Amino acid sequence: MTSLSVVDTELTHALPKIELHAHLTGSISRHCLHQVWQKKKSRDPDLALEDPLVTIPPGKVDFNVKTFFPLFSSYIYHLCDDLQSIIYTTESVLQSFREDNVVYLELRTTPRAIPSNSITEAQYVDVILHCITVSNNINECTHTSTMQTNLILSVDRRNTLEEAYKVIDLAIVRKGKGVVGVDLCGNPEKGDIAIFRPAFERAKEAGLGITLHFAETRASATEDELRELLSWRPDRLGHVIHVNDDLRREIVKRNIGVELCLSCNVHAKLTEGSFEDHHFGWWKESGVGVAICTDDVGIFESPISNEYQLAATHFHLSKVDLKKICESIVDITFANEREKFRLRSIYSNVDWG
Ligand SMILES: CNc1ncnc2c1ncn2[C@@H]1O[C@H](COP(=O)(O)O)[C@@H](O)[C@H]1O
Repeated sequence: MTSLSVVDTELTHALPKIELHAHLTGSISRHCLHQVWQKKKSRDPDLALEDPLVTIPPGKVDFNVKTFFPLFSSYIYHLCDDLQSIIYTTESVLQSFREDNVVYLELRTTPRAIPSNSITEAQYVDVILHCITVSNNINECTHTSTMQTNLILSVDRRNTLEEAYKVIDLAIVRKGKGVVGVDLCGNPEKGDIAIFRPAFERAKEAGLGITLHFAETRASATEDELRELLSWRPDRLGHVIHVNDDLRREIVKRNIGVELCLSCNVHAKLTEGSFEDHHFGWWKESGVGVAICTDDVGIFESPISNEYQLAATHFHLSKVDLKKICESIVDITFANEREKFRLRSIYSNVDWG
């Protein structure tokens, strides 16, 4: 039995945790990116890419909407552009979550073709699924850790409808084989999301879980956009920042789970004020499932145990509050009933004091 006394960093580390909103590429640590860079540089001294420790200096977390998204499209995607680096970084991400006592992870990624290395979107997804399968099986063999991972495929707001259909179809074919849902992500200041409605309808009909980035910035929080997104019947919403009272009530009425990312929101100034002003305080009382998530631990450098610590400190969470939160997260996972049963058993074995 995991015994928990006071809510401190030891507790938030030891606590079995569920992570539902983690972008794969954004979860790669700078150290791991540096290792990939070193390997490439030793093979090709003319490599034009700068050392990740220079491009993304350790300790720098004050990225904003303008500086954050190009990190991926202009830099990290060029570094992680072959199967070797994709496998290496995915394994490293899985290991970091496992070491932080995550027991269930829904990792998400945007399928990416890499023509320079003859990699298709399907191959990209399958190599990540392979890493996940190996990771899930290691746990079963050794019984030393219990983390199980499923995959969510992301549509980027900059995609065309045709590209979105491609993502949804990749997910449908792999449903029951490690893919449990689809997501809409990307730069909230780009794209007309209404074009994706038929693609997400197809995902819904196929029984995939649907999670959507929702109201991250004022630009992506117009009444039209938010009503449109809600019409897709999402199961969960990410960030949920610039949401008026009417829409909050609507989300609660429909019992849609929310994925909240404190450090990302505060450091990127998506929310106003500091941690104690975060809308986590409102949602934790709302009655819907509230998942505490990292978003991009590689960029914001705050592991999920630290996110729990921040929530506990700034919202004065007791162990009873933590228990309620953890149990509510099980219900909003896209896991099957067997996995939900396993997660509930894990929490029933925690000594909440
Ligand atoms: C600030 N929070 C966020 N809001 C919206 N989209 C985000 C995000 N953080 C990450 N991504 C999306 O995830 C991609 C990187 O991981 P993958 O290559 O998919 O694994 C980014 O390119 C962006 O589209």
